[in-house]
Amino acid sequence: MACQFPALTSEQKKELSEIAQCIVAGGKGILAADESVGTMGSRLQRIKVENTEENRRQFREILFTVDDSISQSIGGVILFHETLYQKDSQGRLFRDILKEKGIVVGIKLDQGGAPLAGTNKETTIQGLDGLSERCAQYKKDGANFGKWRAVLKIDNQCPSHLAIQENANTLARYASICQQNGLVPIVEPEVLADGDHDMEHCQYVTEKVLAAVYKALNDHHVYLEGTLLKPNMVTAGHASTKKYTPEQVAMATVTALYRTVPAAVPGICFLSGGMSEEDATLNLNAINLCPLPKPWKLSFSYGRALQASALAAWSGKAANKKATQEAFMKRALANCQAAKGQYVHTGSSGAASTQSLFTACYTY
Ligand SMILES: O=P(O)(O)OC[C@@]1(O)O[C@H](CO)[C@@H](O)[C@@H]1O
Repeated sequence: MACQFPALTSEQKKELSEIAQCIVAGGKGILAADESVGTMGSRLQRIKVENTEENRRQFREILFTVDDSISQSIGGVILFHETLYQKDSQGRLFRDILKEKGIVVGIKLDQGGAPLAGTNKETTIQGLDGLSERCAQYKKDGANFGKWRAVLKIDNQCPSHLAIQENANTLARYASICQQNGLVPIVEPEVLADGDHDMEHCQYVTEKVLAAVYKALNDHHVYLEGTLLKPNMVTAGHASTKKYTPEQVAMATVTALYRTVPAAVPGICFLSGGMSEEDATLNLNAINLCPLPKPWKLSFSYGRALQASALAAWSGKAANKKATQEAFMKRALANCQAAKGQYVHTGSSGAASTQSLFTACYTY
């Protein structure tokens, strides 16, 4: 029996599924440039640059004014509120620069964590109050997709049933509100890499989390064809002594996804979660070569793993613009190849690309 109270019209569904497909078409992925002011501060501190609005703007101007050919690798860029309204040095809005390149503009919508009392320091994510109004405004201001990051950790008694259910339900409520306002929701339930657990345990937890998320999305009548998933890859904890090859990571990751993510979802864009740039690319490549059924596009939505080399090359100096753009373009191209299973590691990566980008209990 068809739904008596349809959540979306067929025009709304068409628009949402076209946006989602466009972002991940032909090996394209997402640049997650949505670091909050605080997170950007820690990135800038590492290269000894002051965390001012102007310095954040300058770095992002360099990324967004890269050669137009970037649009062959990057289908979407997630912005932080401040960045959506910033301009380049010639007065052009960043969002217009991205649109002119054919890149879809996204906006970070979650507003940080709040403790879940009675748990082992677990959290839920805030930002549902007033979300519909914010989405409507962002849509008017040129955004076509949203992002909401929920964080789950592997630890003693974690993730708890409460944390899994609460975060799944909140993600689903967010996704529903986004779709009502014409924004494709990126659903991001991140299982953190903190801990010394092995990869098998991460797979078990990731499956439980994703199964709960897709049950909640269904309960909330979310139109899956108009969504994208942004999950962690299945890896061992950062402090684990066990090491796994990209092929093993790929097998565990695709198995977890195959068991839990409906084929109606057009794209799965992984977060990098503190992996080095090179590891994030090699794992994505192995995932796309994994000999299991893969009914979705398997791509990237990297923050750290797309920007670490570029940040290091920039170091706050305008004179380094060309080197910064080259470093960014190189990672974007590598990940686009990996999203098609065509990446060949040449062994000529710069030092920054092989450095772990892990930060304990990564919050923002
Ligand atoms: O794990 P990564 O690839 O660096 O970033 C993934 C991400 O969700 O987490 C960041 C939170 O700081 C966001 O900026 C970004 O979108």
